[in-house]
Amino acid sequence: MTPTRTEVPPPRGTARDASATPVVSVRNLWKVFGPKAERVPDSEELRGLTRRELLDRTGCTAAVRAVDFDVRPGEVFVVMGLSGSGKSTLVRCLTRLVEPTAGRIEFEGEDIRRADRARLRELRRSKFSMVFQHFGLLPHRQVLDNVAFGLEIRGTGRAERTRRAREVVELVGLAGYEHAYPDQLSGGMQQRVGLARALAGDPDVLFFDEPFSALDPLIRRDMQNEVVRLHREVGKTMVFITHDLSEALRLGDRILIMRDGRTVQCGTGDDLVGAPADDYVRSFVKDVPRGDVLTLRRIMRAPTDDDALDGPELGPHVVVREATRAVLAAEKPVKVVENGELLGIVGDEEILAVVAGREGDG
Ligand SMILES: Nc1ncnc2c1ncn2[C@@H]1O[C@H](COP(=O)(O)OP(=O)(O)OP(=O)(O)O)[C@@H](O)[C@H]1O
Repeated sequence: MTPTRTEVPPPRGTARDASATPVVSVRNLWKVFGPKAERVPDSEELRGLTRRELLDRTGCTAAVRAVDFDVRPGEVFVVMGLSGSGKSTLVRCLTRLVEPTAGRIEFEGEDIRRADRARLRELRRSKFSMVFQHFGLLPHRQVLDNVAFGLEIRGTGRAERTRRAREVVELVGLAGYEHAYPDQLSGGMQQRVGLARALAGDPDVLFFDEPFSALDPLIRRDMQNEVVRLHREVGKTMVFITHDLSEALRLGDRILIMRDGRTVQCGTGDDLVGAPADDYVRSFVKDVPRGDVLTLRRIMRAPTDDDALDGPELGPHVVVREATRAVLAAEKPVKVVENGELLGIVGDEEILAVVAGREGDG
């Protein structure tokens, strides 16, 4: 897949508190499908094979290989990769919809791999929610009852679950459709019901498995904006799978890029575009409009004795596109300042280098 050139809004990757206890923490996670799968992560020799070699030698497919990452509280964490790269398997391991072969997964400090069935059921009912590509709505239930379904399973009384369902139906913009049936709604509206259902139980983490892939591009854009808005309003931690780079950049505070089961790079849009880890990532991001993603932190330089230091100030996470007017209009270089500390300066040269696609040269 070649990513198409799309207009990308400013990345959402303002630094969340990296020192906060992660909501989800994953270390050396493996998922191997096939006979005697456990021997693969245990064997140095097998670990070193490519996926193809491993399949030929052992009949096993290593869907997820030695993956590490943390999801920080309140962030939108995107897992991105082409078809077959292992993203669905990875995210399903987090809630143990797929049993991991090896590695450690903690949820709010709890070792998920040790959770028994009762505990897993409890976590899935009260802490995790999933939004799937194919909505998963119950056709014979009206919107309100679909949204309230999880609460019903949890044993919430009728009055309370109806109150809560109405609240989230309104939150996702479906007020007036409470009594419609799924087949009376468009795809985008059905996915709003899916979102409302996921939010109804007030989970700690929402997992999205390519939720908008089946929607046409305009509706898809609408739904992405909806997720951004909801995230701003409810501030939930979200783990979002996609194979679409512009979707990843639009939604993700940080993005983990997978290839053949492994992590290629994990970082903000600014990291991926400004410092791609390898040629694979470089080719992935080559058509992204750089000014929409790169931040002042990426393009700033150290001041010299000749630079005036009484220009206007901007924060390091401001994207170039948003800063362009201010920088070009200022008589003096813009100071990049965080918590009162001068990090660097940005002048016309640095901005124009981004516009010309040659920042970082020389
Ligand atoms: N149940 C299974 N048994 C055997 N192999 C599997 C199974 N599930 C997934 N795989 C293999 O694991 C690899 C990763 O699949 P996965 O579905 O996680 O990738 P993906 O990136 O989510 O792809 P897609 O976007 O197409 O869903 C693929 O090679 C797939 O064929």
